Amino acid sequence: MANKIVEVKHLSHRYSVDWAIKDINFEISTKGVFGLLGSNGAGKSTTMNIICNVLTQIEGDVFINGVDLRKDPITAKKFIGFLPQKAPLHTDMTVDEYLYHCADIRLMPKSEIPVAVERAKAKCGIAHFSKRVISNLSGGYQQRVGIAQSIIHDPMFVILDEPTNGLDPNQIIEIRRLIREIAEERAVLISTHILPEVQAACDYIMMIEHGNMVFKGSIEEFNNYMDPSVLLVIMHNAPEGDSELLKIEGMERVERLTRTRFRLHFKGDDSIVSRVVNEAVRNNWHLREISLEKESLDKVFAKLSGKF
Ligand SMILES: Nc1ncnc2c1ncn2[C@@H]1O[C@H](COP(=O)(O)OP(=O)(O)OP(=O)(O)O)[C@@H](O)[C@H]1O
Repeated sequence: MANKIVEVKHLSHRYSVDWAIKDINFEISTKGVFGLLGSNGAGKSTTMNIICNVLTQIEGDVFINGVDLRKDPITAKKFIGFLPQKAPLHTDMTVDEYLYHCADIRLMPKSEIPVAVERAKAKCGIAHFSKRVISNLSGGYQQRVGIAQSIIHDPMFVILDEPTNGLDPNQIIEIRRLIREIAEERAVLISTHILPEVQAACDYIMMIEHGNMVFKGSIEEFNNYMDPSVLLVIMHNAPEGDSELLKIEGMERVERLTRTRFRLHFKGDDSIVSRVVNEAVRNNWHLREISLEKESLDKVFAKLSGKF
């Protein structure tokens, strides 16, 4: 049977007394984009630094393509590409000079480097900037150079730390597209504290909170937790009591914010919206606004922390 791309077993680490991460377990055995989501201080960097062998764990094991990272880091690291949050660019070099330099550091055989550099540049859409000094490139293109160095040795696993941080909206879309493309041939792990980032860019999510893994699963499973369960409604001629609203199928609780503003808690899917609209028209409640309220990230964290 083929080796798993990454296997993380009972990983724990502490810098001083408190555990920064505790008993983290996951495996990656398919290509695609994996998101490591967590708020600031949750333990993302600690986990990624251990997987990249920048930090040595106190407890647990990491295997890359079946190779024990602690016992044989040189072999294991051949399978990994890494782009830290602050891209390690030499901005006074041209794109070509820099990528040749990175291939050298990766101890690639000299004869393979020209082909590898051309392949990485083509993949990242920077071949036309080969002779350009990196400091003269836009933020988005500098990030492409950073991604190119992470795949120069054609690794099966790439880790990108907050890869769209600091980019403008157009650049973010382009970099997400590039991440998707490079994930067609390998597993890519991106870390972020931005929920829409994982929802837009990832196939699978792993969520860490206070050093514990609180969710592992597909983006569809994760989105189930994000489904709205509250309607914000403004009615200028609302019914006096709650009973008429509670009669609507799916309605669980009525929260009166002001005389005209309501938060309506419901269960089930959002087909309740049309039922509320129909009742409001039928009863002449003067409905002025109706919208679905998404769960806040804090609430989702709390829910998930209780589940796992
Ligand atoms: N070098 C260090 N020395 C002591 N404590 C540390 C060190 N690095 C991280 N920590 C602590 O470990 C915990 C996890 O931090 P970590 O940087 O892994 O979280 P993170 O999810 O990457 O956060 P951020 O998004 O802010 O980078 C935090 O409580 C942090 O304060």
